[in-house]
Amino acid sequence: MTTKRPSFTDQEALDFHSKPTPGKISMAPTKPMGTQRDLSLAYSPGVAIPVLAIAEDIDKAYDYTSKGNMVAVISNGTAILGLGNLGHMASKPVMEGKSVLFKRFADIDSIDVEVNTTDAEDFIRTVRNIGDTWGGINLEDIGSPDCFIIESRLREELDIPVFHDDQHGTAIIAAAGIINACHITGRELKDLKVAVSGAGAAGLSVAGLIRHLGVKAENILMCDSTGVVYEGRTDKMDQFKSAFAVKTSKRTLAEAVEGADCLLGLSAKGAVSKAMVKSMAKNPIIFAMANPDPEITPEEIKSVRDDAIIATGRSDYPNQVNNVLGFPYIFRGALDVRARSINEEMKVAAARALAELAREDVPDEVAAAYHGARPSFGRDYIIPTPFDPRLISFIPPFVAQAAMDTGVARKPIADMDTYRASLAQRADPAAAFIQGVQARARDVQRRIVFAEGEEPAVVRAAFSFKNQGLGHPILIGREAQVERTMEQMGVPAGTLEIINARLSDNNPVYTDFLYARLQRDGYLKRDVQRLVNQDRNIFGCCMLKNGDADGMVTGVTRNYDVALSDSRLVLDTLPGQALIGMSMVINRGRTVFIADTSVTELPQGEDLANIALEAAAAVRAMGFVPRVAFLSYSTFGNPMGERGEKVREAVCILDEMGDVDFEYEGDMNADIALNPSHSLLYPFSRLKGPANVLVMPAIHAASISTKLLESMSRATVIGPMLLGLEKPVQIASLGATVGDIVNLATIAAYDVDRVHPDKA
Ligand SMILES: NC(=O)C1=CN([C@@H]2O[C@H](COP(=O)(O)OP(=O)(O)OC[C@H]3O[C@@H](n4cnc5c(N)ncnc54)[C@H](OP(=O)(O)O)[C@@H]3O)[C@@H](O)[C@H]2O)C=CC1
Ligand SMILES: CC(=O)C(=O)O
Ligand SMILES: [Mg+2]
Repeated sequence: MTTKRPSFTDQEALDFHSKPTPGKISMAPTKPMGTQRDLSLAYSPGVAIPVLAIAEDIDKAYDYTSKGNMVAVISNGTAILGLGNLGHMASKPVMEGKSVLFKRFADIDSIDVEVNTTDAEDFIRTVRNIGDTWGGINLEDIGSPDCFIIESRLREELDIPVFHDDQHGTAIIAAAGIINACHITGRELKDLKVAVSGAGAAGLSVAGLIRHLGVKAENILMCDSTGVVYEGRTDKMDQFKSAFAVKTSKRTLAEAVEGADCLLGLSAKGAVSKAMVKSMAKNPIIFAMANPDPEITPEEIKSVRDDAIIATGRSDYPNQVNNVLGFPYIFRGALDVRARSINEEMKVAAARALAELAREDVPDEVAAAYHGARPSFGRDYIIPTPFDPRLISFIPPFVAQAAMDTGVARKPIADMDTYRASLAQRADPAAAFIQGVQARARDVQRRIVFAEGEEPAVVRAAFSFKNQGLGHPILIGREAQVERTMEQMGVPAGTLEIINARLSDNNPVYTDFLYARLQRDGYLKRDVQRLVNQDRNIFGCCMLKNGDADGMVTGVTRNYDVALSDSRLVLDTLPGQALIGMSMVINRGRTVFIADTSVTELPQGEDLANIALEAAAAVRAMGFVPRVAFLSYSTFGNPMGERGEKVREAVCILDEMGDVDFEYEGDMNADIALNPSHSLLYPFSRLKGPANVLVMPAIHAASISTKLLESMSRATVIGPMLLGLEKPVQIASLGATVGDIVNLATIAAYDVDRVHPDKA
C-alpha cells in the first residue's frame, strides 16, 4: 500500500487554526431556544425540576444534562507531543484538536481545559473539584512522573473514567500493532525481545501493557535519556521507572537495541541511529512513535535494511500507531455503559479488537478511506487507519462488553446488535462522501484549472489540492503576479503550473474554435480574441474544450451568473440533460440533495421535470437511491396557485414519460416530503419513505432554504455543484474559503468520470 505524503506551509497551519474563526471547536445547543416557553423550560423555572431530581440521585445527571456524552481533555502542557514543557496555553491547540477528534470519530462532545499549574497536587485538586461534571476525563500531554501520580489519584477520587491518553491510548494502539507484527513475522509475545527508547508516560505504559499481554519482564529493556533502566541504577530514577528495572549489563540504548526483535520509540526526534537499526534481529519490528518527528524516519530505516516492519505516529507513512485510533472509541464504549472507570480489561479488549480489525478484508465502501487503495493485512498494513469507518461500530462494543463483564458499567447494554447499528449511525456521512470523492480524485489525477490564479485564496487552494495529491492544478494568471502571491502565501516557487492566457501558444486555436461557435451570435473575431486573451473563465473553458485540462474551478472574484454565462459561451449543456445546481445537505445523519440551486430562475413544468431527472441521476451516481419530492407551498393541490401548477405539471410530465426509474411525488410541502409518516394523511402518495432529493419550485426557494439550513442548523452543505455541462466546471461563491475551493476542485476532478465515463 502506498501512502501519499501531504505537506503544508507554516502559514497554512496558522491559517487553518485562525480562519474563518479562531480555534477548532464551538458549541451548539440541542434544544430550541426560540420562545418564552423554551426559555421557561430551559432556564428558570423549568430547570428547577431536573435540579431537584439530580439533588436526590446524582446519577440522574446522565439523564438530564449533557454529562453522559461529554469528555474533558485536560492538560497542563508539561509534555506537549514531543515538543516538551511549553506551558498550559501552548497546549490548547493540541487539546482542542483532541476534542475535535472525539467529535469527528466517535460523536462525543468534548471540551478542552488547560490548567495553569505544574504542581501535581494543585492540578489534582483543580480537576477533582470539577471532574464529575463530565462523563469522562482524558488527561493529555502531562509530563512524567507527575502524570502517573495525577492519574492514579484522580482515578481513586472520581467515579468516572479518568484516562491518561499518552499512557494508555498509546499502549493500546502499540500493543495492537505489536500483536499483528508478531503474527506476520511468526513470533510469539513470550519470546519477544524489546528495547524501548523513552521511559516516560507513553514508554512505561506500553511496556506495562505488553508485559500484561505476555512479553516477559526480563525481555523488556527500558531506556531514558540517561540510558538503560537497570536494577541498581540510582541516577534519575523514580518508582515508576524502577518497576521496569531489569538485571542487565547493558547501559546504553545502542546496547539495548542490539539483537532485539522490537524497538519502540517513545522519546524524541533522532534518538535512534541507523547503526542501532542495523544491529537488530532479522525481520525487526520498529515503531518510531515520537511526534511530530519520529526517532528515526522510515527512509533512514529502509536505507540500511529492507526486512523491518515499520510504524510511526504520523499520518503520512503507512502504519500510523497513534492514540487517535483509541481514545475516541474507548470513551465511546465507556460512556455508552456509563462506566465508572476504564480498566485493564477494557484496554486489552480495545487492543485485541484493533488487531482483529486489521486482519479483516477491507470492503468496497471502506476502500475509499484508504485513498482508493485496498490494503490487505501485511507489513505495510498492521493496523487500521484513523479514517477507517468500521472503527466506530467495531471497537466500542468490545470495550462496553469488557466494562459490563468487570462490573464497572452503571448501565449495561441489553442488545449488542442494536447498539452496533446505533454506532454506525454516528459516522459522519459528509466525511464519508468527501473521502470517496477525494479517493477517486487521487486515483485519476486530473488536470484542474484554477481560473483566478492571482488570488491569494486560489493560490493556497491550488497548493493544498496538489499537496493532498488530489490532482494537478493549473493556475491562470500573469506569471509575475502569481509568483508574487505564491511568495506571500509561503508557497515554494516552481511548485505550481502557471499559464498566462495572454501569452499562451494555444490562443489561435482557442480563438478559431470560439469564433466558429460565436460568429453568428454577434461576435467579431477581434471580440473573441479579446475574450480568449483577457477573460480567464473563457480561456479556462477553452482549455477544457481543447483537452488541455480536465476540469475547472472559478467564481471566487466574480459573481456566479457571470462565471456561469462565461462558461456557457464556450461549453454546451450535455445532450438531453438539464444544467442545474445541486447542493448536498447533511444534517444529523441524514443527507438530502436540493436542486436547482443556481441556474434556472423560474422553471416551467418541463424544466422542473428535467431538474429531477438530472438530480436523480447524479445522486444515484454518488451511491444513493434517489427518492424525489417536488416541493411547493401546496400539498397535493392545497392551496392551488400558479407556481404549484408548474410543479404539478412536472409530475405529469414524468408520469407521461412512463420509464422513470426512481420514486417521485408532488406537489408537497417540505415537511410532508421529509416526514416518513405522511402516508397516514396521504395514503395514495407514491413515496415509500422520506424524500432525499428535493426539487424546489424556483431558484429563490432553493437558494434561500439551503443558506438558511447552512446558517441556522448544524447542517453541512456541499455545493452547489454544477451538473449537466459538457465539461466539469464548478463555481464557488464570492469570497469562498480555501477549503470550499479545494472541495469544488475535487468535485470537478471526480465529475470527469460522470460526464465522460469513457475517461474513467
Ligand atoms: N504515537 C503516539 O500515539 C504517541 C506518541 N507519543 C510521543 O512519545 C514521546 C514521549 O511522550 P511522553 O511519554 O508523553 O513524554 P514524557 O516526557 O513522559 O517521556 C519522555 C521520555 O523520553 C525520554 N527521552 C527524551 N529524549 C530521549 C533521548 N534522546 N533518548 C532516549 N530517551 C529520551 C525521557 O527521558 P528522561 O526520563 O531521562 O527525561 C523520558 O523518559 C513524545 O515524542 C510523544 O509525542 C506520546 C504519546 C502518544
Ligand atoms: C499523539 C499524542 O498524544 C502525542 O504525541 O502526545
Ligand atoms: Mg499526547
